[in-house]
Amino acid sequence: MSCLILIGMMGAGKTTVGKELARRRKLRFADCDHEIVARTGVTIPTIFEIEGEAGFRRRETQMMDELTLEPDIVIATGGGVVIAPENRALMRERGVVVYLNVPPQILYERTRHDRNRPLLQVENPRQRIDELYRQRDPLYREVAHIIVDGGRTNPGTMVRLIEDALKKREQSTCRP
Ligand SMILES: Nc1ncnc2c1ncn2[C@@H]1O[C@H](COP(=O)(O)OP(=O)(O)OP(=O)(O)O)[C@@H](O)[C@H]1O
Ligand SMILES: O=C(O)C1=C[C@@H](O)[C@@H](O)[C@H](O)C1
Ligand SMILES: [Mg+2]
Repeated sequence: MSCLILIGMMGAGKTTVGKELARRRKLRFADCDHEIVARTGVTIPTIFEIEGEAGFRRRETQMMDELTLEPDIVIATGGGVVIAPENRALMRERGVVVYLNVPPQILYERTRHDRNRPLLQVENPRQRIDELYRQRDPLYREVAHIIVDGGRTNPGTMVRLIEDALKKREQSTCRP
């Protein structure tokens, strides 16, 4: 099969759910953020400090281009992967894209104590999450083949919802 790609906002659970999904389906798991950190040897906040967001986005596009060529892989993306049109085209073409849709208040509760997300190091992170959600939700929907609405659903149930949706997709005919 082609790669499975999880998209969604910071804190949506892409890394947590992706690892479990890969384990259950016996696929390799890769986290785009972690791969960038491993390659550069520095944290994401440090990349933002030195190269700015634009520098991080270039690295993200390069890494997504590499990861999506691997077969039998689950990829957890960074929350901003959908900003670049070339990333959206590449994901849509090469993978099955799953959008983990989680409401902003829950995203805030999950990310509020984590200093590793530079875009949330602002005076009002709750408002920032609302803004990012408003900008990005249409882009996630545009690129997704499958949308899973999360809310307070636990990671195990999220994995099962994704597997059910994948099964339905695999069973349906006329798929290119
Ligand atoms: N379904 C869930 N229910 C409760 N907590 C969750 C759930 N999914 C993830 N979490 C918790 O929320 C936090 C963020 O999860 P995770 O790092 O998987 O998000 P992410 O989508 O990968 O975020 P980022 O885009 O910043 O990498 C973690 O502490 C994780 O344990
Ligand atoms: O939502 C975003 O733009 C980001 C999310 C994280 O996964 C990292 O990719 C980085 O902190 C940027
Ligand atoms: Mg993650």
